[in-house]
Amino acid sequence: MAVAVQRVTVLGAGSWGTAFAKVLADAGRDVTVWARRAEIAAEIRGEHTNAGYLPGVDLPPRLTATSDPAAALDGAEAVVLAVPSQSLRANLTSWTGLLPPSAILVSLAKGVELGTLKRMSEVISEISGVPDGGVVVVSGPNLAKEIAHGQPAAAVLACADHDRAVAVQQASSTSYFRPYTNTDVVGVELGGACKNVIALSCGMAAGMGFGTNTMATLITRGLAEMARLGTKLGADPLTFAGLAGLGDLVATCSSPLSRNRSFGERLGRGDTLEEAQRAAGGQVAEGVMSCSSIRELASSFGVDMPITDAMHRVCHEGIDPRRVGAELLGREQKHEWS
Ligand SMILES: NC(=O)C1=CN([C@@H]2O[C@H](COP(=O)(O)OP(=O)(O)OC[C@H]3O[C@@H](n4cnc5c(N)ncnc54)[C@H](OP(=O)(O)O)[C@@H]3O)[C@@H](O)[C@H]2O)C=CC1
Ligand SMILES: O=C(CO)COP(=O)(O)O
Repeated sequence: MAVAVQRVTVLGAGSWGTAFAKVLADAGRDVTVWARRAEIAAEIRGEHTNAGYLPGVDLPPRLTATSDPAAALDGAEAVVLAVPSQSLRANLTSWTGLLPPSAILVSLAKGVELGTLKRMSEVISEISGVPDGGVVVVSGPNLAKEIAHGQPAAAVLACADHDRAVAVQQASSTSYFRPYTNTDVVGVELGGACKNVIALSCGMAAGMGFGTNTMATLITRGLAEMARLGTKLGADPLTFAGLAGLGDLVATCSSPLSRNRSFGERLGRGDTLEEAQRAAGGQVAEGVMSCSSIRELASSFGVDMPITDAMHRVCHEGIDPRRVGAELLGREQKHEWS
């Protein structure tokens, strides 16, 4: 039976960490956010805003914040990890001694670690000792700003231990946020990581002036390549037709709120990687790193992911987006599902 979760700590006070903390508080939970910068913690506590990340959003007064991880984690029944993927290992390592042993660990991060090629829940399991599959993974079409404004959305909470997913489902259900459970951790996590790379490609296409047919082609072929990788790694193919696959692809690839799409759009308009990074203002576009780790993961399993490969070539080999676009179209002709 699922345990009732009342006291939740969110580690990370960026866009999604803060918006998800608001969801939990709106669902009646006692929520403490850890912010890396003391001034952000003070703003959340005192002004009930986090204007740098979520301008125009009023946070519930019951949501509090601190920059002291020990204070944030004291008594937590669930701990939500809301830092960028490539920083998760270092951050979590610094918090391990502070994690309450029975707390449910929840991951918001959408990425694959460079070097180890591990999914985020695998990194969390390795460091925390929670068995593989025991971390609850949150994914789906969840643009933080829309959710922070109370616009309706759904998500998937994936965990091999169904009771843990239900506990987080109960703690995060509100009138505007509808979480579903799933046991396919591999599929849900890979969907979230891979769609960021496809969103980069859609942004790039938009930046080059291409329209809806091009977007739809990239979304659909992106779905095909993420499903190819996922099923090879043991995921349920149906997961990719759900919120963590198609749902998140549609949201991220089509919204100007997406950091990945915006990043790609700048590259498509001719900005350099450094210019696009500056314009992102320190916020994370996970696909820029994950295109390399996912490409390597796919290659180690003999899976063909041409769009991901193209994004790696643009972001890390300096190849012109027009050239990779032409190369994608000029590939050997094949059957749609081969
Ligand atoms: N934003 C969204 O709409 C959604 C995001 N996600 C995923 O959630 C995860 C977190 O995203 P999000 O909250 O949006 O990210 P942001 O870039 O908005 O915020 C990152 C947060 O992590 C903190 N942080 C701690 N250590 C580091 C570090 N080493 N490098 C950078 N930041 C650090 C930042 O602190 P500081 O402020 O001091 O930099 C900030 O509080 C990502 O994996 C993302 O893909 C998933 C769904 C929706
Ligand atoms: O994951 C997201 C929406 O579900 C957010 O996408 P971006 O990181 O591209 O903003």
